[in-house]
Amino acid sequence: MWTRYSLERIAFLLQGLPLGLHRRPVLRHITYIQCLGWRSAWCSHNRETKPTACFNPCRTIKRDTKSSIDVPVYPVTVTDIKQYLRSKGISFHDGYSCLRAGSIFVEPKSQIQEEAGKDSYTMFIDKMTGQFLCKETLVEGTWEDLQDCLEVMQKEEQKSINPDVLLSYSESAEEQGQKDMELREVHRIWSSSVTVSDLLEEDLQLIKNIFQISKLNSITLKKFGVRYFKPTKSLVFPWFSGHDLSLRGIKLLSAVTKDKSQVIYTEASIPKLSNYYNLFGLHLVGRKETEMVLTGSEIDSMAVSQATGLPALALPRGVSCLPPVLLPYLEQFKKVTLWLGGDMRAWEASKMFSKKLGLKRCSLVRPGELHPCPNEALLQGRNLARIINASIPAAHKSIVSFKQLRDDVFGELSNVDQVAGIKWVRFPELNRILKGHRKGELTVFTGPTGSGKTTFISEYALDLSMQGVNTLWGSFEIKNVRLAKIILTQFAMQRLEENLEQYDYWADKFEELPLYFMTFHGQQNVKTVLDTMQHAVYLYDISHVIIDNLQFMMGQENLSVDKFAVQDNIIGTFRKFATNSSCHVTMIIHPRKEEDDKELQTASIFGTAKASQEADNVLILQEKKLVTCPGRRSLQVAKNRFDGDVGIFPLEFNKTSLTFSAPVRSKQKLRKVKGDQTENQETELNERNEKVLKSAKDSKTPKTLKEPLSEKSEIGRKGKSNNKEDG
Ligand SMILES: Nc1ncnc2c1ncn2[C@@H]1O[C@H](COP(=O)(O)OP(=O)(O)OP(=O)(O)O)[C@@H](O)[C@H]1O
Repeated sequence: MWTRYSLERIAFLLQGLPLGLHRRPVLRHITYIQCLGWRSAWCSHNRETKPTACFNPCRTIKRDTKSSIDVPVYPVTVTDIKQYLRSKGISFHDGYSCLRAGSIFVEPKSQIQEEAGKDSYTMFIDKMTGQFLCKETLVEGTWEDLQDCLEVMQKEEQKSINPDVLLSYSESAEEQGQKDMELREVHRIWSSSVTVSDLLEEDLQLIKNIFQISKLNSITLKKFGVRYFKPTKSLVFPWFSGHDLSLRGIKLLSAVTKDKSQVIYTEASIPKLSNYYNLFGLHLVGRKETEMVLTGSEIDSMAVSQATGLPALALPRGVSCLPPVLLPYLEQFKKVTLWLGGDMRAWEASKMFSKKLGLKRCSLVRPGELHPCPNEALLQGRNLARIINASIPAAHKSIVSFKQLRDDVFGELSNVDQVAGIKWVRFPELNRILKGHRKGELTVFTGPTGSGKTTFISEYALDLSMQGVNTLWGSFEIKNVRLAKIILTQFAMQRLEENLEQYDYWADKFEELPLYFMTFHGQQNVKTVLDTMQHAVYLYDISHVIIDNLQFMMGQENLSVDKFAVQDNIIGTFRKFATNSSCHVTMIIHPRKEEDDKELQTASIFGTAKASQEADNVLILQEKKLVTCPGRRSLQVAKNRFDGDVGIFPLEFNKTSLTFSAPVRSKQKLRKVKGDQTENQETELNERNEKVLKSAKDSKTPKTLKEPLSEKSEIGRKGKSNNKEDG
């Protein structure tokens, strides 16, 4: 494990991850010290009962890094929150994503300030989750925590709660030590970085050329506090606290020119990106500003600010997510223009994020040739203010005419490749038939018992998450630890049991993938699973959910009802979820009992025809039991609603790495001549990983030349029939 942010560590981070791969958010939990029995005896379970233990005002604030997802014990609605606040006599203002109330963590304001109304309200309560933030003291916590505090206040007849007494930020010594060490490193890098005004003119020009920011002037760079860190040749973007302007973190952006025409950008941050909650530019925004442009990168924000004079903020993790903890900082704006980039991924993200921000105040810049990302637009000499003025309202009407749709249709026609979705790096054959992985679709996956369905889907989903697809696993059959072990093995492409010294290296990289797991095991109630999925979509912008498998949701339903009807109902619910949440759902369904030697068909999926009718894609893992080749499997695409192409291609199982991805044949033959098999595997692994990383970078870097995934299949083909062929 890395213990300090050395230069090597930064270099590792810079080269280790592509842009857009993000990043486990931190869940902040406030928990009472358990031994007091306070929470369990009173607050969480029965709010009517009095505490059984004497209240000790000391609390621990635990900042856990979690990648597993629980539904809150008491899911709240905005109506619940409002009713509760009213019952406590707390006045509030109904905002876009949050309710605003006077903070209970600061002394009540003077009469004059109270009369200032909502402007003096500094406590923000998320309407979806009840999570709160006091902007004045930076105290934050869950809805349960806020209720606990209010109960205490009422009981003790206090007018406010002193955060220093009640909320001691007593993290473990290790956590505190880690934070202090990070902060020292932030300051060390910051103070050894050079301000733009201290750079020689020719150096500055060179840097501007490398980062393709030649149109950004020194005034803008200085205004945003950008510096240059020579040892890693990186631009340094600061994260200033909106509270007291202290430096909380930094992001380093490096650009490496490969060949002559290819620039690859990498970024790293301290604290690491999963804990980096900076809205770049926030410290420059005045309290009275009501309009703002939200961008996907720091450079884009500066471009907008320079060209239009409008306040511009950059999301810390680009288009990959809008963490709800940032929403309170965006409440003040009556108009938000989302200009997240120049491609379809940015467009999809802006539609998703505008739902969180409140559709009515959002307008979106539609990407296209005339509307590239802001920095590109500046480079091309376009009028950025005009582009922003031409942005379209996010709230759409229930009935539209073609006139309103024509630009959307044009967008789809002119970006065929991007509309087709994200391409798999490990399964070029799947790209050839399915064209890509698209949001909002439902994929049904089946295969014989024990044939490797979970193993295959793990790799299929891993491939996508390595390209920045925020993924949520619902594994009801096998425990999360075992599942994570399988996925990690596939990620490292080797048996880590035999290379334990490499565990930390791979685990560190794996930790950065946007992968989350539901904490369910065994039979589950559909509603609970759906609530969790909704919750995860809101918190982590999940765009791919895997359900392994459907049968685990049927046990709890009323058994007197026809089980096929129950299954149909569940499928219908997931279909609706996929469409409404713009989230791809991959659902494993067991086949009905067939004769062993028969291949499966769409009709072999357990239940009625509902599953295949509702599904956009039907995938079948075909198993042919050959004595000569017992591990041989094929993947059949039996339905593809996107463009109708179906086909089948062989998969070769590698028991060491648990992967199905087809080996690169021509290269393998070449390596066989060389003879060293271990070397071959390593080279292959490196090549694949490089390809994955490159592809993710490509999706974020407009100037990167894209390498087509051109391996042609011998077997898959066009047509709507269900032909089954085997490699
Ligand atoms: N092609 C293969 N050849 C041999 N073994 C395989 C193959 N694919 C997977 N396995 C192994 O078979 C075992 C079962 O795999 P897995 O759990 O993925 O199957 P499944 O189809 O999901 O099972 P179930 O029907 O119980 O849900 C695992 O140990 C896995 O490593």
